[in-house]
Amino acid sequence: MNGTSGARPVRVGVVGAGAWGTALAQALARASKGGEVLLWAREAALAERINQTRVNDLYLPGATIEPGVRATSDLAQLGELDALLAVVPAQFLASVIADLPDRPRDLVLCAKGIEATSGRLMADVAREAAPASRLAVLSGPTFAHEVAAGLPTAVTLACSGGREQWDRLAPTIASPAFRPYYSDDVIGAEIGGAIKNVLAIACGVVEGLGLGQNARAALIARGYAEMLRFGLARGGRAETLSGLCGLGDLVLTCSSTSSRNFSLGLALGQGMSAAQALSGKSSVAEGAATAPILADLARREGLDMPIAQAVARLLEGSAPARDVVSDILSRPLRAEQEPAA
Ligand SMILES: NC(=O)C1=CN([C@@H]2O[C@H](COP(=O)(O)OP(=O)(O)OC[C@H]3O[C@@H](n4cnc5c(N)ncnc54)[C@H](O)[C@@H]3O)[C@@H](O)[C@H]2O)C=CC1
Ligand SMILES: O=C(CO)COP(=O)(O)O
Repeated sequence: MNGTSGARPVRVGVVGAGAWGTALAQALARASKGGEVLLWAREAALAERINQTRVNDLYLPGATIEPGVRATSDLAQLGELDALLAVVPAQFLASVIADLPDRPRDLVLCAKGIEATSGRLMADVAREAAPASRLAVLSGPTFAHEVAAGLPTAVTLACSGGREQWDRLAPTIASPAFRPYYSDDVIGAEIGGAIKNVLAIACGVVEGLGLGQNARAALIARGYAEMLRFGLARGGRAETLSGLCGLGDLVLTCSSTSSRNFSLGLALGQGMSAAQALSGKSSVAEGAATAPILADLARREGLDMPIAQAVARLLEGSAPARDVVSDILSRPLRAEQEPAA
């Protein structure tokens, strides 16, 4: 049991025991002050080890898992809970959610990506796979190891069900070190998280090529302009993208080797191929799957997104990093601000 919604406690679980799912289970256990949080791991042996050793040695080895977290590899056990946080990588959300019985529940989407095969954002995927669910998006500057250690941060919790859903979810999720902020802009929240991963790869490339801190700051600002362009075209709001789930997370992941996406870019900038940089990794760098589909969507929708296009080109391996950057730098000069619509 966890949190309260009026008189009745909200029973909550986490679907996906990667680094972020595990850290979120920690945050929920702390918010519940003694209640149980069920954590679904795809790997049965991992679920057993988490329960026995209180460590997720595969995805988050540095953290000691709160006593209130119980791991299981049986997804059906989560089927009856009132609220689920979906934390499997974006490319697997549809298949995992489809295995849950469809019934009315709060489903909080925590993956940051676009489905590569369809171009769908996470809420579109979940709407089809779990039509009875009430959807929300949780996103912000949140390195898993810091959240698991109880270090403070703040996130956007965008609720499709407005304040009524927020009133149910916020007490279940919030603690002094994990502060959700209310929004009803689901589209803006999911786009911020998906696009910042692609921009973090670009910033890693700049670092790998040794282009300097000025270049990185310029890239963050121009990357943010691309995030805004895509977000506004999809009906997201500028104030959402300037908040925790957009600019906040962009600044975090574009400036730290703790980011898997930044580290992937760093390797590309240092001359590694994408295949080399990604091979043998059990952890996910979502930007690698999101960049090609984002570039494709932007092209189809007539949106100017040169940084996203450049990351997609680099990942496909058709040109070395230095040439891709040189192409970006020789584009025609333009006004910094978008013309008013
Ligand atoms: N790690 C972090 O600091 C944060 C991650 N996120 C997002 O959370 C999502 C999950 O990332 P992490 O927990 O970091 O993952 P991770 O990289 O730690 O672990 C990979 C996850 O993918 C799962 N997986 C692999 N193959 C699968 C399959 N065929 N079907 C279903 N699941 C499969 C594994 O079981 C594991 O849970 C991503 O969208 C990521 O962008 C968001 C905020 C912070
Ligand atoms: O989303 C994150 C922090 O907010 C984690 O970023 P990476 O997936 O690049 O490690």
